[in-house]
Amino acid sequence: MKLARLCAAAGLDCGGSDAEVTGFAIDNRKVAPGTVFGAFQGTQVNGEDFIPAAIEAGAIAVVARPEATVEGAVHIAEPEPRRAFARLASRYFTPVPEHIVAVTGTNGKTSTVEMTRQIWRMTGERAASIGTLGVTTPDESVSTGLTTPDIVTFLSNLSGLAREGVTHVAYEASSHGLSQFRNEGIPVEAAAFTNFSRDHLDYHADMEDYFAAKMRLFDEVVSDGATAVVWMGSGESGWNARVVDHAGKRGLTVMTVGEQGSDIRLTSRAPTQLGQVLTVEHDGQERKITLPLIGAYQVSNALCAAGLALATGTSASGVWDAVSRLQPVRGRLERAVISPSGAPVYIDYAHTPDALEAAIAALRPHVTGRLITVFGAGGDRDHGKRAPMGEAAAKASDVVIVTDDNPRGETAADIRAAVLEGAPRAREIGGRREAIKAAIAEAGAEDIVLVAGKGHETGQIIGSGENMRVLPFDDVEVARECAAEIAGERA
Ligand SMILES: CC(=O)N[C@H]1[C@@H](OP(=O)(O)OP(=O)(O)OC[C@H]2O[C@@H](n3ccc(=O)[nH]c3=O)[C@H](O)[C@@H]2O)O[C@H](CO)[C@@H](O)[C@@H]1O[C@H](C)C(=O)N[C@@H](C)C(=O)N[C@H](CCC(=O)O)C(=O)O
Ligand SMILES: Nc1ncnc2c1ncn2[C@@H]1O[C@H](COP(=O)(O)OP(=O)(O)OP(=O)(O)O)[C@@H](O)[C@H]1O
Ligand SMILES: N[C@H](CCC[C@H](N)C(=O)O)C(=O)O
Ligand SMILES: [Mg+2]
Repeated sequence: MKLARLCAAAGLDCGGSDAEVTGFAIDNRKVAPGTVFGAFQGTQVNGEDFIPAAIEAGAIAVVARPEATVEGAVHIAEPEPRRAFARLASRYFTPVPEHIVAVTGTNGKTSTVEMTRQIWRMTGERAASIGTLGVTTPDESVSTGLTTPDIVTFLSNLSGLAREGVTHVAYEASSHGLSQFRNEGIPVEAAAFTNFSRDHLDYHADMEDYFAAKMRLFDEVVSDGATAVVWMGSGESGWNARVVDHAGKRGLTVMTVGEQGSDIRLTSRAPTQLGQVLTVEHDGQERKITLPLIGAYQVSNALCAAGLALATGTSASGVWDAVSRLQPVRGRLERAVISPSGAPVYIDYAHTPDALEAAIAALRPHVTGRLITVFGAGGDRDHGKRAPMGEAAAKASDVVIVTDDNPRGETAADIRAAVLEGAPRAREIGGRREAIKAAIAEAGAEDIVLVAGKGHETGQIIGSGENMRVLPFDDVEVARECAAEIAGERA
């Protein structure tokens, strides 16, 4: 495809160059002859420093700020080069699946995109999801390493999925992804907002800045006339109402969901041993739905997923039938094993104060004895969330064990100390395996063990930069191994 044609379609100036475009890259090491290179200022390095190397490798055009120096290739000069690059690349990676929806919010994105994909699949569509768990298609699941992949990976995946016949895609729009324009230029038919609470304040200046990043989804990314599915629970903070305002100002169709929702209203929720029975009002009809998952938080995600599927034209009967057949999401309240004494051990991905509170609240109705919570906080991430995570765990658990969770470039003991500030009576066991084993060994028949923070992850990240190592570590497997060891030791 000719550069001039792509530029014209994207409304960009490339001086009428008739060079042939063969691909796009944001990393000079991935440039081949005919590539358009995006040179962006990053958090670690300035991508503009790699422009000469990119041109040397065959880049025919560079999208960069006007003040950048580009010699030997077309300079597509834009004050916001990431946005312009996305616009241009999205004209190249076509076609994309017909129905694309996005999910944002602090917690619940992965669960919601997974459930949306499941609902579509159960109603006969060829569906995929893109997010923390990778790119999941009807045939396979492949990790991208990020929740919202970089723009080139994202767009090339979308067009690849369309070529495979996938018609429906749900993707996670993380705040990093939104602020770095990693998902742009494609028609997004609907977007959901789950909830908003503290996270990522190492990257965003404050909560307003973090919220503004998320609002780009509704203000700019979704298509004109798209549907905004907004969770409206019983005790919502003001953030969700502000999302409704953003959507209204943009002229979107607003669908509110939850106890205070007006489009999908949750009127009752009764936990059972293996799930919960919901009463939901939708389109003038009251329905009783058996959700085969535990936890109030999964109800929010399931109903947001239902809203997204409805917004893409899936029939109401198909959607509600599918909700009653949803499968658990990997690492989200996943029951790994029953301890030798009979205590269930759950693995959950809670890594914010709000998520820990939600995960503990999910298990509380099922505990007759003690709730034993094992968790830690990630290194090189928001320091300010650590003590509040400690507080959230201490407030609602009977026993708390603070351990390690991806210390990355930090000293693990310092991270634990910061968490312990919020949970002074908690026990401290650095090694995650030892901590899990201690919790399982201590649990009695009436107790429940919650191991939070790593969910589906399969490694413990230690060190950073050149010294980074990922040691194999899967909470589900480790919990099973520990339970077997304890059983063996007791035999
Ligand atoms: C803070 C952050 O979001 N960083 C991501 C971002 O980096 P950046 O733009 O700051 O890049 P940089 O490393 O400073 O480099 C600047 C530019 O130079 C280019 N470069 C760099 C080196 C080189 O030799 N040649 C070259 O061309 C880079 O490709 C980049 O375009 O873009 C990079 C390329 O896509 C990502 O790999 C990188 O993710 C890092 C590894 C990361 O850990 N990100 C996490 C925090 C993240 O994005 N998480 C979110 C949310 C998680 C959640 O809660 O779900 C996610 O969506 O996953
Ligand atoms: N609707 C919700 N409300 C509150 N907490 C939730 C909700 N959904 C999930 N959680 C909590 O957050 C954890 C992560 O859930 P999930 O992976 O679906 O979120 P996410 O937004 O994709 O997270 P990430 O930002 O890491 O990608 C869960 O394991 C659970 O503890
Ligand atoms: N995507 C999130 C997940 C964090 C999970 C937790 N295990 C950690 O390492 O902090 C992040 O990168 O902040
Ligand atoms: Mg996620």
